[in-house]
Amino acid sequence: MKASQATEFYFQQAAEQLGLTDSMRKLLLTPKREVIVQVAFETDTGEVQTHLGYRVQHNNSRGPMKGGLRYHPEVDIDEVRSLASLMTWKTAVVNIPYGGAKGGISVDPKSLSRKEIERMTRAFVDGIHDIIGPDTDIPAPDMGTSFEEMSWIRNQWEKYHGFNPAVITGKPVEEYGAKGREEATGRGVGILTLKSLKRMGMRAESCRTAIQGFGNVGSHAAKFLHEATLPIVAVSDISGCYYNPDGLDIPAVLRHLLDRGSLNGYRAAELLPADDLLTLDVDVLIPAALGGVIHEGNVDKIKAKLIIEAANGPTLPSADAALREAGVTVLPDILVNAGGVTVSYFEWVQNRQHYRWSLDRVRQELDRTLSDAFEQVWQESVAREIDLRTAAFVLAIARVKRATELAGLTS
Ligand SMILES: NC(=O)C1=CN([C@@H]2O[C@H](COP(=O)(O)OP(=O)(O)OC[C@H]3O[C@@H](n4cnc5c(N)ncnc54)[C@H](OP(=O)(O)O)[C@@H]3O)[C@@H](O)[C@H]2O)C=CC1
Ligand SMILES: O=C(O)CCC(=O)C(=O)O
Repeated sequence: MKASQATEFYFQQAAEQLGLTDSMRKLLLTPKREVIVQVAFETDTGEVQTHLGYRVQHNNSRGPMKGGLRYHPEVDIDEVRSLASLMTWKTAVVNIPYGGAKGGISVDPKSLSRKEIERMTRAFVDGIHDIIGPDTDIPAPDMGTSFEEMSWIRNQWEKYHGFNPAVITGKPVEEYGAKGREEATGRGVGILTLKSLKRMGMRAESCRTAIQGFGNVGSHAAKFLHEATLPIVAVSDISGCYYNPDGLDIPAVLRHLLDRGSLNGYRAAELLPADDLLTLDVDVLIPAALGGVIHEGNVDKIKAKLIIEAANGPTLPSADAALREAGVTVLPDILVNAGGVTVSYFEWVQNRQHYRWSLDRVRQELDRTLSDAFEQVWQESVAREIDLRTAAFVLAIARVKRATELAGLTS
């Protein structure tokens, strides 16, 4: 099974629990709208490059659609469709008033200069500006994009529609962004890791942890967990896996990332092939990069007792079943990485009220939102005697179904 088919598989598992009819399943699975646009721009050397840009709007029964934009060579319609649906269940599980969407461009951003990325981003907005907006569909960062792209998107969209920073979240703090959005996904991953360990009766300071991916999510999760005294023994990016069984000096690794833009060249650790990170002898494994990385081919070698899914869709269904049988606890993506969209919601609220929250307030509300959702998912899992992923999907689907019915099924 491809990573892009996993969301539907997990949906069906939970739909079974809820006794959903076939027609309700089809309604909840079918995206509202899918758009594919040409994204053409001039390179620095005067040639024209053309790529495909995608936006899938999955569901809006609980509010405007919401979800990030990914710039990555593997982006295609199947991946975006699956990630858009995941956003619907994610916003529902943390109970924020949004639906789900996702988008992206099938491109390797590392092959482009910043100026080329800016021209490409503006061309993408030219193609999708009339289907996004503060009350309809609000994009945000995901893999390969950050606050800078969000700033260009806002600027280009406002050329068509006038001032309205709530059209996009994850903006620079100086330009209507929220304090704490950049760290939010990783911080949420950290908060939920600590909660899970406590629930499992494991002492944080003796839980050896490995984090795959050291971008926005992985690096902020590492910082938070290091400060919470968890020994982070391995981190990785495309350049390899950096391992120290006694615990990495995370502030030094973060400084290296800031100076060099990647882990490449970090010397105070043993360098292993990137994929080795997943099967190291650790207590906690945090995949925070691509989807589909835990599969039939490596699941038997995984030694962690707790997997915290910081990436979207890191575990394929066959591996998920094997982990369950092996007694490994898996905290699912739709809960674990929901800190990002939660603080995006806080940013949107601030933009709409022309008001600014302090970093303390953002952090407190983030903690409260994630803690409530964690408790609800854990209780649902205990009450129904089901795994945490199915419990999270059950909660989310029930909320979306209820909103759909209240509005009138085909409204
Ligand atoms: N940003 C956000 O707010 C949110 C992100 N997510 C999810 O979290 C995940 C990470 O996103 P984000 O941190 O924003 O992305 P970034 O683009 O900031 O970072 C991605 C990281 O993953 C690394 N990576 C890519 N491929 C591999 C690989 N094969 N092995 C090891 N490392 C790899 C990259 O390495 P390199 O730099 O060397 O390419 C980079 O360190 C994605 O699944 C995303 O959908 C979920 C919710 C919100
Ligand atoms: O912040 C957001 O709106 C969405 C982030 C995102 O794409 C995700 O949670 O996967």
